Amino acid sequence: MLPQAFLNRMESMLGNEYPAFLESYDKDKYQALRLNSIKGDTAQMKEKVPFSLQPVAWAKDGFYYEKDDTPGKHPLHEAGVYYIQEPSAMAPVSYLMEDYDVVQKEAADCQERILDLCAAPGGKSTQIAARMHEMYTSGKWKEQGLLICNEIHPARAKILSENVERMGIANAMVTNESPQRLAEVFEDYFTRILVDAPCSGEGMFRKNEAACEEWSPENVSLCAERQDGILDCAASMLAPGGRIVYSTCTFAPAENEGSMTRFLLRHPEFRIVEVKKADGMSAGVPEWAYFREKMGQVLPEIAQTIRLWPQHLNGEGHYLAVLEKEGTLRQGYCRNGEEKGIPAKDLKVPGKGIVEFLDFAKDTLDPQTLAGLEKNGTYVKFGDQLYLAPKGMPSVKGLKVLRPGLHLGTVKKNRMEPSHALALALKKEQVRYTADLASDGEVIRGYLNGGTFSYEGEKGWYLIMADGFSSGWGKLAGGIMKNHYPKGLRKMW
Ligand SMILES: C[S@@+](CC[C@H](N)C(=O)[O-])C[C@H]1O[C@@H](n2cnc3c(N)ncnc32)[C@H](O)[C@@H]1O
Repeated sequence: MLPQAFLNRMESMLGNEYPAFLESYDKDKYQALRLNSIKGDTAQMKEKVPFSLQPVAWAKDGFYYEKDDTPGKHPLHEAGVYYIQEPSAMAPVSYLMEDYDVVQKEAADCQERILDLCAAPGGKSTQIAARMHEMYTSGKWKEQGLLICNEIHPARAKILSENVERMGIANAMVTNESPQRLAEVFEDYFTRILVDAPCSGEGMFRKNEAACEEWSPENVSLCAERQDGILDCAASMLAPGGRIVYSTCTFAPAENEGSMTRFLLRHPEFRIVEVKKADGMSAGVPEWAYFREKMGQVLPEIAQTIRLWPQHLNGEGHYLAVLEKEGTLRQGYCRNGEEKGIPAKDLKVPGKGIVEFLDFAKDTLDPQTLAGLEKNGTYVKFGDQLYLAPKGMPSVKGLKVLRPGLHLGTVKKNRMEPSHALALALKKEQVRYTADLASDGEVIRGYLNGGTFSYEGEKGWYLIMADGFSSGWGKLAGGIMKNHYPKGLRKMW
């Protein structure tokens, strides 16, 4: 049941359009997924996935799937071939990652440093990472760039970290901090920041009953206040000349036009950027900033912000605004300095350095793969866990970090146990041995459930492939492929 106070407010906001808005609650819900360009060519992927896909107008690689399909229960999901995401929720990153003039010109020589401040479960972080990968591999960016995915709640940060792993992302650090704590470390640092703010979730009432039950006018006000604090932190962490995209999944004016108006009045160094709307998107309404109070300074540029209404497009209710900070991009300032990695004197010391990893790489990886990894990263170690932090990565000193970069594996006595993250980040041509399985067969489902299988070949580590997409490790000996799929991820199908 929709709260009456919510309905009353929507009616006074929408006037003649209110009946169409109400009718949208009886329409089918739209389901969508986003193909992951990090894992391969998305045009080919589209042919391989066994679902009928129709494009989402505002998101590259975003597609609607049919309501009877269950892509979350398919081996290609576990291989990170796609991420299931609300179609409207794909819009903010499309605007964050636009090749806008200032960042393009200046950042061509200066590494892109991107922060997703409220990131769990990771829909938008994984979308940002895919766009970064495309910019780098197409040669538009000279460097792969650095992505920091942050989430304040520890349990949600863990899910975020798992999704970063599943999608094969190599250039991301996952942190579990408050925006205030991050702002103490990073000053004028990031080239782009996404603030996908915690909100009252009114736009998701159709899909999320809990949001509907928790709703109250008081909570809307609390959310708006919290958004002010988060946005102030983002403002101080953004480099001059950089871009913030602010987004919510609520209709509440106080959290949308209101949050943006208050922000611009507090931060004259920012302006709203006029961006092209996709078909069906609507303008923000400047006067709504004071919907309840009825008075205050109205900023006409708020009309350049974007509303996504369910009665106008195939998706749930969302809001977004694109903001730029005056100035020119340059190297950002991080109080912690740059990650130095394992000291040179320790690199060749067994147990301390990377000797075990190099042995593993010699037996298992293509030599060019190792060179490619090393070009973009710095080896770092936490206890017996070895990571490759993206080049230019800030030091993680004093920060709660779940993943400082690509997890390479666990160093055991005289050997290396490769990580699941490494498997998901590798492609067929990057390893010596692969076991090629059909994604619709019993063998891959058995593997994802922890089973072994018979296989002929040389002894060693194998990348287990589902229709050509890496899904995890297996170790072959005596014709049996031993299962190295992580226990915590195993599935009963
Ligand atoms: C809208 S959700 C983010 C969804 C995510 N961007 C995605 O696309 O998958 C907002 C997130 O903000 C987090 N959050 C809650 N309170 C916060 C606060 N005070 N500061 C920063 N983030 C907060 C929530 O835990 C939640 O994960």
